[in-house]
Amino acid sequence: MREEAEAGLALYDVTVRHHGPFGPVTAVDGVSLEVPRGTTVGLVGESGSGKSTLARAVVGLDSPCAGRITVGGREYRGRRAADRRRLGQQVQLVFQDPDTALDPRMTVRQSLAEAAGAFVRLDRRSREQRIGGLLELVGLDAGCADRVPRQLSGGQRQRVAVARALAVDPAVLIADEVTSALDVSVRAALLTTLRDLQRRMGFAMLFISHDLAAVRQVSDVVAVMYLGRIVETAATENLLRGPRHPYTRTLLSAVPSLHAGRRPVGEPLLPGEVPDPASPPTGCRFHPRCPVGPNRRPERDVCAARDPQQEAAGQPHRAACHFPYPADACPPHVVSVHQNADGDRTPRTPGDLPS
Ligand SMILES: Nc1ncnc2c1ncn2[C@@H]1O[C@H](COP(=O)(O)OP(=O)(O)OP(=O)(O)O)[C@@H](O)[C@H]1O
Repeated sequence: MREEAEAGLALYDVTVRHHGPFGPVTAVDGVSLEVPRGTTVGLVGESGSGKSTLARAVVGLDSPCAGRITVGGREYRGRRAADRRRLGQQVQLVFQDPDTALDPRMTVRQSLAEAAGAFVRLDRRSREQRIGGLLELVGLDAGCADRVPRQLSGGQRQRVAVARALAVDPAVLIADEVTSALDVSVRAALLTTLRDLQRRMGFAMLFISHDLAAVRQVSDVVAVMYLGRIVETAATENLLRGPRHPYTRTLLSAVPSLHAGRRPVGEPLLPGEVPDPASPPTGCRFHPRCPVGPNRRPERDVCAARDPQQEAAGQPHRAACHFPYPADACPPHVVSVHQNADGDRTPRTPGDLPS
């Protein structure tokens, strides 16, 4: 692909390290990923796998210690204000909690005017037009403009946060758990709006979520993270119907939610201890927990000794595993999630997945 990943988002071998109280933690370790304009990559993985750190690195909040990130075809390395401003025009981040993006004392009009005016000077009339256009874009009626956040519902507040992010017409939008605080029907409507906006505006979207049904609704491609690495990448349906990496298979069998909060406290999502990211296992990082690894199949000792690399770029379905499943093999235990009209989540076998 290249052309700097068709002017959306591209990461090449990016590593980000945090310096915590117990020493350095490599939260993102040599990640490469491409999100061309007009497409969405869904990023999934257990809590602590490094998804948010990766997002923060893209928007310049965390600094990679190695690798390259390009946004809208350009690399932004400098810490200078002008560089940050240019990066801010190209990439925007929307979080789970819209209240972090919205000033409780500002009306929606003021909030959008501030966002729209942050990078370009607009006269009063153009600004009003821009605000009206933004409200319409995210499906809010003009009456919302004079309200403050507490006078809006959670879904409306999230739409205002999206409108603020899109006010600068970014090349890349990062949505980090944007729907997890919303009711099922509000969530579905917001996802539809995001997809629709993407079609109209053409931004690249990195969609981070614990909710596989949401990921499935908006993503063209899904990337799976484990302990700072991307272990599998494929077109959404291929990945959900026929995961090749044992981690992805185990993860999908743990649906409906990957959210730590939905489990009893202290109980890991997958069997086995979650390794400490400050000192990851040797070889394949998943091998101590792998259901088909050396703990179960001693002849697979290579998994504990050698780090598996992702299969070559350009392959449509890539897994970083010494013994990946064939692309079309679909294990009977893997289930996916279908949300019915009442919002119930019904586990189904892959053959039952609605198209
Ligand atoms: N500021 C920080 N200082 C030290 N360690 C950090 C910091 N932020 C994150 N980490 C560690 O980096 C690793 C990755 O965390 P990160 O929040 O990126 O994961 P995540 O996949 O986004 O998790 P979640 O889904 O719970 O948001 C974790 O081990 C976390 O404890």
